[in-house]
Amino acid sequence: MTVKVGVIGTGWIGAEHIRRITTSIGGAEVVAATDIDADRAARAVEGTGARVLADGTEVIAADDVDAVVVTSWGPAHAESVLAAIAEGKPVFCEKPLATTAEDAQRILDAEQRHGSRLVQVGFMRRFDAGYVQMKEVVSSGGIGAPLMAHCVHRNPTVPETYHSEMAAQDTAVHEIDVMRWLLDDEISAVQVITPRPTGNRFEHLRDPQFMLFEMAGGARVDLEVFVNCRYGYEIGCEVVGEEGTVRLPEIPGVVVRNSGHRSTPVPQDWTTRFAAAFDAEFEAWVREVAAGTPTTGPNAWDGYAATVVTDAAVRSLHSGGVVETGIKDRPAFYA
Ligand SMILES: NC(=O)c1ccc[n+]([C@@H]2O[C@H](COP(=O)([O-])OP(=O)(O)OC[C@H]3O[C@@H](n4cnc5c(N)ncnc54)[C@H](O)[C@@H]3O)[C@@H](O)[C@H]2O)c1
Ligand SMILES: O[C@H]1[C@H](O)[C@@H](O)[C@H](O)[C@@H](O)[C@H]1O
Repeated sequence: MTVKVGVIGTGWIGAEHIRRITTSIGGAEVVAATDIDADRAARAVEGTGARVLADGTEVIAADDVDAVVVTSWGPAHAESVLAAIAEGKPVFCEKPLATTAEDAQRILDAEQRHGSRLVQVGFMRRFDAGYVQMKEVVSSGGIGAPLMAHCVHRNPTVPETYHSEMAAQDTAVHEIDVMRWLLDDEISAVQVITPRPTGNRFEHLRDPQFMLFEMAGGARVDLEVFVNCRYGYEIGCEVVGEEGTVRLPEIPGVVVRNSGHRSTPVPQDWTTRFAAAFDAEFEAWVREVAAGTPTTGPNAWDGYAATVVTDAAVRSLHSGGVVETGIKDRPAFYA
């Protein structure tokens, strides 16, 4: 079966995923797309045979759309995901699933009322070869009980529309998910600390930010979010256990020797750094949708759990204090 996909939001990553589905992976085709900028949608589907529809409601309701991809702005995600669930269609939603815990809770409630899992969240790092190897080491007891983790998340620059709360909601949300997954534990408290801001930022933005997370089991995680670091897109992660440590590998790249220097390139954005992970993520999603419903990828509970933490991080950004996430127990539906 070829899975027929409708895409809502055809900006940077929406267009990337349309290209990915059309040319990089098998088993799916894009048949419809929409964007509040209709010209952008038309450009994104050019040459694919897909049609442009007026809005997300039309895409979700279209008879020939088997499954929905949501790649609009974060605050618009929940509405589209809820509409897809109401239509009983599988939905892949880019992170974040929602920008408030209330919206994420509405999605959990709707999916449980529907009675089977329909939602996958775009936490593509779970499909990155380096993170997968780290997970195998931690889960097999290769470093003993995890005690601490050190993470770095750097972007060269961000647009003026990126605001201080997005450091948690849009950027740190990746580490929040990946640490829950690597350590197999929930995050119980968070604190955001703001060093002297870089001069290389738009005035309204607090950048960089340090985030400290406490896992329910007592392990601690520190994260540097620095989205105007200038030099490149860099992701670092090391987990320290009682018997050893495990760290993300360096990204392979040619070694250049010239002018008295030896150097290797640094990726400039997520498209190159995580290209293989995005392909693996979509291959798995399409395979599972074709077979029934998505069951093994990051689900609505993972989206909810991450949103509860980003909500707490936003409160801490404003207060400077330690904020409890207040995460509730995972429903059996998501066991
Ligand atoms: N997994 C990753 O690493 C990754 C990478 C980039 C972006 N993202 C996520 O993907 C989402 C989009 O990011 P982007 O960089 O492509 O942003 P973008 O601004 O380039 O694109 C978003 C698009 O959505 C459209 N849009 C907004 N609301 C809409 C609505 N209600 N209906 C239809 N279209 C709507 C906008 O017009 C825009 O074209 C964000 O949530 C972002 O966090 C994830
Ligand atoms: O939407 C993007 C994307 O998720 C990137 O992976 C992350 O590094 C950026 O900070 C974020 O703005």
